Amino acid sequence: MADTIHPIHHPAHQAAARGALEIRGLTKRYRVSGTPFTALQDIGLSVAPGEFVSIVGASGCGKSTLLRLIVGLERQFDGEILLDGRPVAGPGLDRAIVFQEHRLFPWLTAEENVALGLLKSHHPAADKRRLVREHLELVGLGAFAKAYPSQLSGGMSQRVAIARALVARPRILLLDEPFGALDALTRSHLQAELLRIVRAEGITAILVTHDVEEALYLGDRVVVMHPRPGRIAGIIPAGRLPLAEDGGAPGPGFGHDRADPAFIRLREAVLAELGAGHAQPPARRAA
Ligand SMILES: Nc1ncnc2c1ncn2[C@@H]1O[C@H](COP(=O)(O)OP(=O)(O)OP(=O)(O)O)[C@@H](O)[C@H]1O
Repeated sequence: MADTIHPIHHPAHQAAARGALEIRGLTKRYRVSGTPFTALQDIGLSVAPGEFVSIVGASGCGKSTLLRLIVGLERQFDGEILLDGRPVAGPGLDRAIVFQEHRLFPWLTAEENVALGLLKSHHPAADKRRLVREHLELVGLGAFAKAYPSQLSGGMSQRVAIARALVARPRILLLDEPFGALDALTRSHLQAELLRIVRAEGITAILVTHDVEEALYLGDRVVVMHPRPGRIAGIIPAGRLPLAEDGGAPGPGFGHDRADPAFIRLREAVLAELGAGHAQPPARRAA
C-alpha cells in the first residue's frame, strides 16, 4: 500500500457530524421452527465519529446479526439504531460492510469492482473515475486496476473489497472478520493499513473479530458479548494503550503495541470476560 496516505478530496465530505452511531434498547428475535429465539437482547452502544470499536464474543452471540442490523440488511427489530441522529431504515451509501470473503465479481476487473461502490452515487463520471483510481492507490493496488480477481492473491482481493467499501465514503465502515481468511503476515499488514486509512479519512469503524489481539491492536474500545441471548457483557477501553512503533516513528494510524505489558493485561481482561460467558452454572451437590 502507499507509504504515505493523504486524505482524498471526496465530494461526500461536506457533512459536519459524521459517523456517530447510537444504538438503544436493540433487541432482535428470530423464529426458528416456529419458536421465538432472541439473538440480541437490549443492546446499547454509542460510537463517536472516527472511533474504532472492536466486538468479540463466542460463536452465535449475535455479532454478525448486529452488523447486519446496522448496515440495514435486517429491518425488523425492537429499539433504535441512529446514525448521525437519523434512524437506519435499510441499506444506504452512508454505511459499508466488508466480509471475511472478498465477494468480488470474478468477471469484473479490480477497478470495475471498486466502481460498483459508486453505482448509486450521483457524482459526475469523471469524479467517479478519479475516486476509483485514488481508492485503488489508497490500498496499494494502483498497478492492478485492470486485473481480475483470479489474478490477485487473497490479501489483494480483500484490499479491493476495502477500496470498494470506502469509495462512496461511508460514515461508518463495518468489518465482519475481514482478515479471518488471510495468512498471519498479510493479516498484520492489512490491520495496520486499514487503521491508517480510517484514521486519515476520519471514518468510524466497527470490527467483529474472533482474534482478541486484533481487537485490542485496532480498537479504541473492545465490546465483549455473551451468548444466549446475545448481549453486551462489558466494554474495555483500549484507547490509552501505547502505540506500536513503525521504523521508530510512532504516530496516528499505528495500532497498539502488542508487546506492551498494559496490552497484555487488557488481553487477559478481555479473555476473562469472554470466559465468563462460557462459565457453566455450578453443579448441584448431591443431597
Ligand atoms: N436468519 C436467521 N434466522 C434464524 N436465526 C438466525 C438467523 N441469523 C442468525 N440467527 C441466529 O442468531 C444467532 C446469532 O447469529 P450470528 O451469526 O449473529 O452470531 P455470531 O456471533 O456472528 O457467530 P459467529 O461468530 O459464529 O459468526 C445464532 O444463534 C444464529 O443461529
